[in-house]
Amino acid sequence: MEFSDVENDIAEVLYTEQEIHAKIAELSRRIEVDYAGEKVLLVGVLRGAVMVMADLARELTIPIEMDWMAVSSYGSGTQSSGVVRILKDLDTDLHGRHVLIVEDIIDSGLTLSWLRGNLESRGAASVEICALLRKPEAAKVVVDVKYEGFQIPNAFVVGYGLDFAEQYRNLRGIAVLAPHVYA
Ligand SMILES: O=P(O)(O)OC[C@H]1O[C@H](OP(=O)(O)OP(=O)(O)O)[C@H](O)[C@@H]1O
Ligand SMILES: Nc1nc2[nH]cnc2c(=O)[nH]1
Ligand SMILES: [Mg+2]
Repeated sequence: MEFSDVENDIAEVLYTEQEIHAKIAELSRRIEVDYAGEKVLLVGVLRGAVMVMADLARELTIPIEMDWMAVSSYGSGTQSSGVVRILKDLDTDLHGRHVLIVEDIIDSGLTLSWLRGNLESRGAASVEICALLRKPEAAKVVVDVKYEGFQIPNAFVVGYGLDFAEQYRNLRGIAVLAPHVYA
């Protein structure tokens, strides 16, 4: 899908595919230094983080493992319910592991603050967060993010894994959705 196919639904393109890949390369270089000599476990948060995970994992030049969790607090709407549900748990024992949670976006922060606590309680040696996007103005809880891509305004965005009612995840860039789509 190209942006031209959904042009009417898009208010503004925030980041192109090239800008996203440059940012992921930048974050990868920092992660490689910080985890040198360790085998980090990347934990991707389904479904939004699929694209970030795929690109980050392939950009990294250190040994990694990948596992996935599915949690949801949004349903099909644009407001977090605040209630985080585990839809699919990890298959990996976290005891003594260095865990790096990979996320597409931190909005209210409710998903990640809950998830970090949950993973820490499983005996991980460390739990850090890599999130491509963060909306500082939308924060309901403060989340300490070690690897942050871009800070964005408080608008609903889609693309590069991010959906609205399961649409637009396959856009290559990240865009602000026009209000008429969800009005
Ligand atoms: O900081 P928060 O306000 O908690 O919002 C961030 C979360 O919301 C979205 O996931 P969602 O629950 O919509 O599911 P999805 O990843 O399957 O799209 C997004 O992918 C983050 O995981
Ligand atoms: N698609 C999408 N999902 C979100 N989940 C939390 N914030 C957002 C957002 O801005 N866009
Ligand atoms: Mg998500």
